[in-house]
Amino acid sequence: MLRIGDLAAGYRPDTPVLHHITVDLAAVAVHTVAGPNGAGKTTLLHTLAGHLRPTTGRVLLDGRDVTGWTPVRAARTGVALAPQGRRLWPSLTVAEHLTVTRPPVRRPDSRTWAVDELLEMFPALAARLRHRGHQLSGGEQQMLTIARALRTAPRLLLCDEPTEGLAPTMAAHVTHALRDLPCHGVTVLAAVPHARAAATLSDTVYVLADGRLTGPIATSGGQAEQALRDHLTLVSPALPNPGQAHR
Ligand SMILES: Nc1ncnc2c1ncn2[C@@H]1O[C@H](COP(=O)(O)OP(=O)(O)OP(=O)(O)O)[C@@H](O)[C@H]1O
Repeated sequence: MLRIGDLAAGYRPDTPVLHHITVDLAAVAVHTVAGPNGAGKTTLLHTLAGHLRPTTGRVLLDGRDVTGWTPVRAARTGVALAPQGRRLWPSLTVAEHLTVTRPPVRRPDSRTWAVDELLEMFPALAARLRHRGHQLSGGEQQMLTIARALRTAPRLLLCDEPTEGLAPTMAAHVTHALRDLPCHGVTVLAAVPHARAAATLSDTVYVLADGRLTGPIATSGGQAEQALRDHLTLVSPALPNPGQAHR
């Protein structure tokens, strides 16, 4: 589905952020990339969405070379981004977000999403159709961000930290919706800050640390947490040594 070969990218030619990223995501599934702050997760997703041009390497989507495409061309080919920070349009209501975003005319192979289907997926939005983005809770904003991205009929949905900071019920709802997308032919690539977040979305995780990708690693059994332990700020704190607890 998505093949990345020896990809490097960054914001300045002399300081690459991503190094030799090579991965083959063959299955239509939810795939996760976990890494600490600054590891390069957003940079990777932005490069795949066409917001950043790779300095070397190739990106193939269903066998088609999409390396260095513009965001508009990437979107027309079936790549959508649900960005970190959501980037909702401040002057538009929920209903307007969903109606101004439309699928490309010529892509008969993609699953399209009617507004009603998206409101069924996220009923919380149905009660908020006339509200603007800033009037929504964090969870509702995240739902709208994903719904807006789905309106472009993606085959690949890139989600940057989709459940971070959400109330548990909202996070569970977003997770459920994302896990269901492969049934509709949509592959999800989600960037998450730690292995536990990855485990709610997928059985395996790729670990991104210092711009280098390893994996896939099973999310169960603690291997992924171990792989990240040196880099993460958000893993569970170590349990106190019982002998030291009451000193
Ligand atoms: N627009 C930018 N210009 C220059 N450097 C940037 C820019 N955006 C990110 N960086 C740098 O690129 C590196 C990777 O950042 P990136 O945001 O991709 O990491 P991340 O894993 O998504 O972290 P976070 O979870 O904090 O967003 C960091 O060193 C960051 O400072």
